[in-house]
Amino acid sequence: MTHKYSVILPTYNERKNLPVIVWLIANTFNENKLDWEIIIVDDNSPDGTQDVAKQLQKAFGQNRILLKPRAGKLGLGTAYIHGLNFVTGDFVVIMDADFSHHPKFIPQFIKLQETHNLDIVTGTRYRSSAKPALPGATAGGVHGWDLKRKLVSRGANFLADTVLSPGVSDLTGSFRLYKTPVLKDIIPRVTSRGYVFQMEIIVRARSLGYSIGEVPITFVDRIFGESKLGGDEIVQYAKGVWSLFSTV
Ligand SMILES: Nc1nc2c(ncn2[C@@H]2O[C@H](COP(=O)(O)OP(=O)(O)O[C@H]3O[C@H](CO)[C@@H](O)[C@H](O)[C@@H]3O)[C@@H](O)[C@H]2O)c(=O)[nH]1
Ligand SMILES: [Mg+2]
Repeated sequence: MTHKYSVILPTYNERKNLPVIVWLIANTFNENKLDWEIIIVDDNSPDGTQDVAKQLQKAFGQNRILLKPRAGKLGLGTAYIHGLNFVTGDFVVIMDADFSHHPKFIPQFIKLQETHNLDIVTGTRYRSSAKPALPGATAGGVHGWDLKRKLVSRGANFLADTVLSPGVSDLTGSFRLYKTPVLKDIIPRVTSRGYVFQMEIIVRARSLGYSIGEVPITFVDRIFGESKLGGDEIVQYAKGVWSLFSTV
């Protein structure tokens, strides 16, 4: 029996990125002879992302590209929750639409998952080899971030790892593969909504006893458009770590 993979792709002003990322994802699954669908959760982007998504539906078919828009910009965390309602696959892949997450890593996620029957496989920028071991996987890293953003990311991971020690090297990244029932079990328990969301998922997954593997990825900063990370998100993150510390 072959599995089906559902990619949740949240978009906000990704008109320029969407066609190529969708094409790359489609190719990756087709070349590996895997069944797939992409669920685009667009928050009424003013740049016309949804028009592009509709074109892609015509090109690839409505069973492959699902457009599940929302009325306005409601944030990344709830975009995943919304997308998850429409998933028909056995596995969910979550990734960004701006090429920070390259689809070429998806087959490695799948291979690691299959080899060890893992519940979650997360991409990591902060390990040089897969965990558990996966022959052929290469070093991860970040490209295109300035020193400040690198320090924020390292600091965020260090803080959460020190306070909560979930044993995962990259807690704030969102490029991951989940067993669908596992994600459906965890998501309702997650209370944060901003950048903390990714970290809280892993911390909760650990406390529920789910198995987590890591595959090194290279994270490349976006070329088109802007990141939505601001000072307020950093404060929210620290608060999130603290509240998890007292509840998990
Ligand atoms: N639907 C929807 N999509 C959104 C929203 N905000 C951002 N997105 C989409 O979510 C993806 C990531 O947004 P970015 O703004 O590019 O995030 P980033 O700063 O590059 O952050 C990335 O790296 C962080 C770790 O360092 C991650 O924590 C974060 O989840 C993301 O992967 C992109 O596809 C973007 O269009 C929103 O409110 N609604
Ligand atoms: Mg980005």
